[in-house]
Amino acid sequence: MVQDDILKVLVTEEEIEQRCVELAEQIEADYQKEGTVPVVVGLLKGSVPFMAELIKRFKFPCEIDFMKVSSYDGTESIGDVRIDLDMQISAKERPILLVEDIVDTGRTLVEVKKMFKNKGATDVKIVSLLDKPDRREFEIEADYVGFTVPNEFVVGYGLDYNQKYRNLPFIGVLKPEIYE
Ligand SMILES: O=P(O)(O)OC[C@H]1O[C@H](OP(=O)(O)OP(=O)(O)O)[C@H](O)[C@@H]1O
Ligand code: HPA
Ligand SMILES: [Mg+2]
Repeated sequence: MVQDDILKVLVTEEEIEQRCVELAEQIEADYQKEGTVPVVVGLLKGSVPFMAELIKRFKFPCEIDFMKVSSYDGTESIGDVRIDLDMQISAKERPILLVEDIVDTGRTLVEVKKMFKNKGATDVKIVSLLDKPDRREFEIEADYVGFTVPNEFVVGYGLDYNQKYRNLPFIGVLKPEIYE
């Protein structure tokens, strides 16, 4: 069982669900005030479980789309973001709500936000399930954050280690022997 590889649970499924209710209310209030219909864009693959949990609570009109970007080649930065899979809806003159699983060094979101501005998006907001501020190298803050986590490698609820553990329903830290 994948659960057996977990050293400790940092955020439970119930805590994530409850936080999604609060985040959805906050996001809804902001978009209702602006009177705009955002394109909610999930960054694959990590955002999928969080995005599903969040958007089903939105009562305002929105469109959804996905894209996959890489800002690393292995552990080496490729400088810019590379688009592996682009979205279908045009971002031109649209407000964008980016959905992420984690803001770590900040490299991915700095580049993606820049890219959306270049595409002519009118506004780019970010909602991230997790924030790991101790690792930040690039100046960026999400507009909405689920939970702040310590400087540990976390998995679950979309977050992977070598593509595994995304299906765990909670956020946890792996046992050290899994890395060895
Ligand atoms: O703030 P950063 O240092 O840029 O790190 C955060 C990004 O890294 C991970 O993506 P990954 O490339 O592993 O893709 P994945 O979502 O498919 O796991 C994570 O999902 C974020 O997108
Ligand atoms: O802590 C993390 N876990 C999984 N993927 C990640 N990508 C950046 N940080 C992390
Ligand atoms: Mg990953």
